[in-house]
Amino acid sequence: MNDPTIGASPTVPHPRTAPLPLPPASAPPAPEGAELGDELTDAYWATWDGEASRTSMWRIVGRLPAISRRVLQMAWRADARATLAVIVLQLGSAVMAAFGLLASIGVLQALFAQGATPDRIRAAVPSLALVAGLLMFRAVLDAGVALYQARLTPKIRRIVEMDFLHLTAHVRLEAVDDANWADDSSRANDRGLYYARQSITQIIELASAMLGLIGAASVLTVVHPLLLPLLLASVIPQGLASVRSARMRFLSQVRYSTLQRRIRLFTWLLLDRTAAAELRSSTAQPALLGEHERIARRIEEEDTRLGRAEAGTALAGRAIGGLATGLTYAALALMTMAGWLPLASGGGAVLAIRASQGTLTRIVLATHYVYEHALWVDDLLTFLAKCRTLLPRRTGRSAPGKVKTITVDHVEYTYPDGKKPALNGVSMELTAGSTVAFVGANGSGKSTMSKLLAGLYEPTAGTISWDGTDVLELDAESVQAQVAMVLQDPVEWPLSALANITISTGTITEADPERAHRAATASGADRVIAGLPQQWTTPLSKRFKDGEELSGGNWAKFAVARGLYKDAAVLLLDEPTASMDPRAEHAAYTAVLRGHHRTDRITILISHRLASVIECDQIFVFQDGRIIENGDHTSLMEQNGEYAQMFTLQAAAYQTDTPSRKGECG
Ligand SMILES: Nc1ncnc2c1ncn2[C@@H]1O[C@H](COP(=O)(O)OP(=O)(O)OP(=O)(O)O)[C@@H](O)[C@H]1O
Repeated sequence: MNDPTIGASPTVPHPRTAPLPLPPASAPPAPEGAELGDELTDAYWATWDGEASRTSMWRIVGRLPAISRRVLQMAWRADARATLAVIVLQLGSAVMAAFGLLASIGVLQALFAQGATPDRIRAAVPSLALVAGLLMFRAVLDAGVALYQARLTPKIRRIVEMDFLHLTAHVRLEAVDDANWADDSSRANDRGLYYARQSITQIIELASAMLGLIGAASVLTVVHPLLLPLLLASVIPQGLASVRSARMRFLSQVRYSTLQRRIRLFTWLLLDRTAAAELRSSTAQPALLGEHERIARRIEEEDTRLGRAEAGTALAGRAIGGLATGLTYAALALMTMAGWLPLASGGGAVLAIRASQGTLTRIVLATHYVYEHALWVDDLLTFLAKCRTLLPRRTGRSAPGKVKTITVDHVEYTYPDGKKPALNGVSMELTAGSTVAFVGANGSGKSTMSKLLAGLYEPTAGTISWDGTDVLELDAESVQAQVAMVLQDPVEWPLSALANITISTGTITEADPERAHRAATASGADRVIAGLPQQWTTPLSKRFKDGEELSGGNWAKFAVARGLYKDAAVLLLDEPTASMDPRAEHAAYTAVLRGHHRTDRITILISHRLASVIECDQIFVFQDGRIIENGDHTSLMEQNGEYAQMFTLQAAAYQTDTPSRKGECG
């Protein structure tokens, strides 16, 4: 290398920010004194969190019909026949229950009538037979409800889950970047999906209990109209207690999901294979176990606090309810003694009261569950609705399969939770057939620029145009389809070797054999595949039988092969060879920059190893979200600016005769 600057004493660039103060001697791993869940309350994505627990009970009860309607719509969508069958059978069962009660009163009336005992028993037989018949028929109808319900609930689960996964997998990348996304999606995944399935069961139970009550209440009203308000007074306190505990539980769950996410993170760090070696060599187990225990204790406290509060509320409700029940029976006794009610009707009233009490308790419980589950279903539906607003833009116009020029004009980009712009007025022109490099310090904006070019983010200001068309006029996913990205930390897909290459074109089952072979050969993955027991079809994960684990460098070869297989108009490589050995790196660069070079492709390389960008037609030097220099290697070296300094610094590390480096090792 004839560059005059090589070998000169390298200078480290001066820091551009204010000097960093010393760190504190100790720092809590997470906000220590903060109230549980506080960190969620101000979150952009979670402004509605806990809203339901702050809403009045009447408003929530008022929302129940709408939520029931939504759940029934879900059920209808899942299986209209089963939904209809459940409704009809349920109605039939309730009618049978009401007739059963009437028939039971008929039995009592026959038994308490005047006359000889055998005659009274004989007179009661038809009503007894009717009671038995109705009971059996009701059992058959209830079995039918259970059968159709068993068919319905898994379908609802599948449909809602597919909706959830479809939306979450498609929302714009910046939504996923949002710090609250994980909380919201895990709450929807863990609870919302579960309760969406549960709520149909509870709504059926509520409807059944309500229909039962209407039947029993009609009988009670026939016996004496005063008995109904007395009965209601005995169960309302219990109902209020249930509603109160449901509200407490919901609020607690919102806090819980933050803690659960945090504790899962520590569980994962303690269990995960990829962290295992570093965990041990850092002897970090006690520190992580300590943090795990700290969170576990907070979960334990939250559980205990909630359990205690619920028990207290339930006790108060039942004490008042018991008192009211006693009063109801006393009133019934007085009415019978005063002769307002014949003895047979009094006996019938006790039966009706018992039945109504049981039914009312079911209603209270079912309302409690429907209400609690509805909050979670609402939570899930709100999340899904939000996801729908975050889907990639659709304009009805697709990106072309080829592009001659990409023009980046004064582009700015600030991450949703970013304090300052990650890109601040970047302009460049990229032409088909050229190879371009982005270089610069960590955090200077290179990866952000590449994600904007890949259509994963939209500029906050400025434009990116493809042959004069602003990309915002094109369907976002069609732009993404024309850009192949090889990322810094490629995904190690636990799929077959072949699927690890074809997935870049959106398939894990179909392949173009010739193209796959070419891409594997160019990236160096061919030799890795040749050494696998089942070659192309070997699963690349130890989680599967006969699965194989690859080294970091070999995974990187697959990532490059994926990028090449996509054969897109733009190929973006973000530090693709950092973990490859020198020969593999050389081969990959040769393939990408020369051998496998589609003449109409724009190839963009992000690299900290400046030796690999020498051949690029254009090099853009990033600093603090701006481009401070650009040109080819020779012109940048002549400028003797940032690039030349960085290059010289790296090159010096390879100069064995540099006096300053002599004797540094050992
Ligand atoms: N998902 C994100 N959310 C918020 N800020 C981000 C995100 N990704 C990057 N940033 C910030 O944007 C700025 C630019 O980051 P970027 O990853 O583009 O830099 P880079 O030049 O590629 O760095 P490196 O060389 O370390 O890969 C940095 O300040 C970084 O902290």
